[in-house]
Amino acid sequence: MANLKLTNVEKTYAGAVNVLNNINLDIEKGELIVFVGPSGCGKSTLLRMIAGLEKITGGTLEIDGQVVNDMPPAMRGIAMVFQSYALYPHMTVRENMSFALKIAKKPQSEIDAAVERAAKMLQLDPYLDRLPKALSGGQRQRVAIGRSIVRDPKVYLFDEPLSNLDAALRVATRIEIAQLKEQMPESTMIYVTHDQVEAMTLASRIVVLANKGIAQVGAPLELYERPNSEFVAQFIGSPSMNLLPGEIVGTGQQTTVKMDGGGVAVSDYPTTDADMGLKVNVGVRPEDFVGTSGDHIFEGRVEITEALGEVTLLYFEKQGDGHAVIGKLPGIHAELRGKTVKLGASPDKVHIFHNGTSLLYR
Ligand SMILES: Nc1ncnc2c1ncn2[C@@H]1O[C@H](COP(=O)(O)OP(=O)(O)OP(=O)(O)O)[C@@H](O)[C@H]1O
Repeated sequence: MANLKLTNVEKTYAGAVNVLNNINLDIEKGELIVFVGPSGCGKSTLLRMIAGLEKITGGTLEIDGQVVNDMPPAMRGIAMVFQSYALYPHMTVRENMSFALKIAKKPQSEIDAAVERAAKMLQLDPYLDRLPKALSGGQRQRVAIGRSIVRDPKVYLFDEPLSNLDAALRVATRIEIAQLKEQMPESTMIYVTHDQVEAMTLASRIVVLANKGIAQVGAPLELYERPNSEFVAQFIGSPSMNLLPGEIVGTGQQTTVKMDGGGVAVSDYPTTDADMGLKVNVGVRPEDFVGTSGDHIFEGRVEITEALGEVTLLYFEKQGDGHAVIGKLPGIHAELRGKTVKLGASPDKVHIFHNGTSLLYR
């Protein structure tokens, strides 16, 4: 049985501002689900509806088989961790972590055991008697997580918990969250982030939200390797997948596309005779281009190179139609600037879209 089940969930804010429709999603016990999507697509709204902080205006939300639409937040067995830690400044770490259990009038021995256990998991034991002001940002965020762990919730909700941390601390805390999840295999977590790496590394499944609904749900590599639309293809992965126009000239188990402005692309996406002549967009990720002296998807001049250290980004102007294309090569390649090169890609890395939809998902 799904731990969390959303059926046709909808949100219309006061004033008839409709932001989410037809949200259907089953979340199994123990999953770590990540919501991603462009700014304003409704990620926080969806999380807040699950928490009970925002009214669900249509459809149903079930937790462990029970409809909870009208259940108050405190009764839902859900804990939410926000980007601002909201710790009580005058209370020690131990008092902050104990607070909810004290309010719930749990026996002191039970509170102590829960706090010790959470502190150990989060490596907070040395700091239990400190005040929040004597902790780093990452440690404070761990206390905020600790406060939810002691309550032993059915579901953890994280709303961009790392966005206030600097880059190095983000990485360290992300790894801690991954380790924490491993220690709590039964706990269900839902996590909202803008950060691609967090989504790719933490998620058991990613939910991509766009246009008031779910664009695609899948394991991180599934979305990366088999995006169902141009939108998801360009949203997952950085820099975005290149989309180049062409026309199908060969069908079958493999598909051949004659590229506008010259060149040819061969894809493992299967097509039928009916697809001959179809105008399509060929999608290739920057990291999937390879130099070639034979058949090539395009020929272009390297206008700019950007050395990022471990990789170099190459900005091409494509011959024939002047289309901008981005490539990504391991290592440092300033010498390629101004050169004209031919690039191809292995057929399993060549995606094909028609009217915005992947040919694999029509
Ligand atoms: N109380 C409200 N009343 C009316 N509209 C609202 C309210 N809260 C949010 N919205 C609107 O709902 C939409 C979704 O907002 P939400 O904060 O859920 O998006 P988000 O995906 O979390 O955005 P971001 O990535 O920028 O944090 C936005 O267009 C926002 O303006």
